[in-house]
Amino acid sequence: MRVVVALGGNALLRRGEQPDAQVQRDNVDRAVESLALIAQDHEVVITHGNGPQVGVLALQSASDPRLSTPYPFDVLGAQTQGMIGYWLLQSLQNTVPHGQVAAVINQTLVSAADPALTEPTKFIGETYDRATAVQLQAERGWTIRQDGQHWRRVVGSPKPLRVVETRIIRRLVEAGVMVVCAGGGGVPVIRNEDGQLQGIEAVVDKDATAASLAESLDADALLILTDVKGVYRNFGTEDAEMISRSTPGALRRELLPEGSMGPKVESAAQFVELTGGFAGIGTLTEAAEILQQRAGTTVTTSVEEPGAPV
Ligand SMILES: Nc1ncnc2c1ncn2[C@@H]1O[C@H](COP(=O)(O)OP(=O)(O)O)[C@@H](O)[C@H]1O
Ligand SMILES: NC(=O)OP(=O)(O)O
Repeated sequence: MRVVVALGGNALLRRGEQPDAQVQRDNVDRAVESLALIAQDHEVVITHGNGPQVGVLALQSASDPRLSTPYPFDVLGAQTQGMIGYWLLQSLQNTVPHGQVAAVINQTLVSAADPALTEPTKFIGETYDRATAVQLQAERGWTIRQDGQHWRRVVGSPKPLRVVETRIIRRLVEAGVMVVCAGGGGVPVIRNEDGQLQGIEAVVDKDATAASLAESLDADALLILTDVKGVYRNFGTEDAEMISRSTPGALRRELLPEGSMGPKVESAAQFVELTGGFAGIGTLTEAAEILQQRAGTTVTTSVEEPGAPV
C-alpha cells in the first residue's frame, strides 16, 4: 500500500510544552517508532505540521532588533521544514537502518485571491489566557481566536491547490524512498503575473495539503496523526465518545471546530470521496493500528462491519 501520513505540529510540540529542541526530538522519536512499523511493509510519505513551531520562529524574528522587517511566513515555513524535516530524517535513518529517506523542502501553490488569506483561521504559536492574548493583539497587531480552553494567534491559511514538486516526490516514492515533504502544508506560493513562483504570508493547513498530495500520488490511505485517540462526539465533555467508523458525509455533519479537528475531518472526507481509499484519524503512537483500522476514527465511503478490512 502507498500511505500518506500527516503528523500534527501540536503533537510534535504539545500544548504547554517548552519549545526546546530536545522536547520536540523526543516527540519525533515517539512518532517514528510508530511509523517504522508501517514503513516495513508499505510505501510511506510523511508530511508534518508546523503551527506551534512557526509561531516560535515568528516571535524570535519579530524580537530581533537587527531586522528592519521580521521574516515573512513563507520563509519561516521553510525554516520549519528544515528543522522538523531534519529531526524526522535522522530519526527515521536511525530507526529504519536499511531504509532510504529524503526530506524535501517544497512549496504548495495557492490562489492569491483565496478569501482565507484575509480571514485568518490557522492557529500558530503557543496558547495564552484571554487577557494575555488580547494584550498581544493590541501590542503586535495579531488576530487571536479561542482554541479550546485557551487563546492563540491565527493567520491566513489558503486552500492548497497542488504541491509544486509532486512529480519529484512521486519519482522518489517509486524508487523506494521514504519521503518527508510538504511540511507545514508546504511553503505557500502563488504564480505572479509574470508566471514566477512567489512566496506569500500564510500558513497552509498540512492536513489539507496531505489530502491533496495523497490524491495526486494515488495513495491508498491517508493517516492523520495528532494528540487525541480519534474524533470525538461531545469532545471535552463528560459524554465524550470516540467515533470509530464513519463516512465523509456523516463525519462532516458532526460540525467540528475550525482550525483544529475541522480541517482534519474535511481532509479525510475529501480524500475518501475523491479516491475511494480510506483515511484514519488518531494518535501519533498508534499509526500501525490505525492503518489496520483497529484504532482511531476510520473514514470510508460506506460504514461496514466493525473491523472489516476495506
Ligand atoms: N471533536 C473533537 N475530537 C477530537 N479532538 C478535538 C475535537 N474538537 C477539537 N479537538 C481538538 O483538536 C486537537 C487536534 O487538532 P490540532 O491541535 O490542530 O492538531 P495537530 O497540530 O496535531 O494537527 C486536539 O488536541 C483536540 O484538542
Ligand atoms: N501547518 C499546519 O497545519 O500545522 P499544524 O498541524 O501544527 O496545525
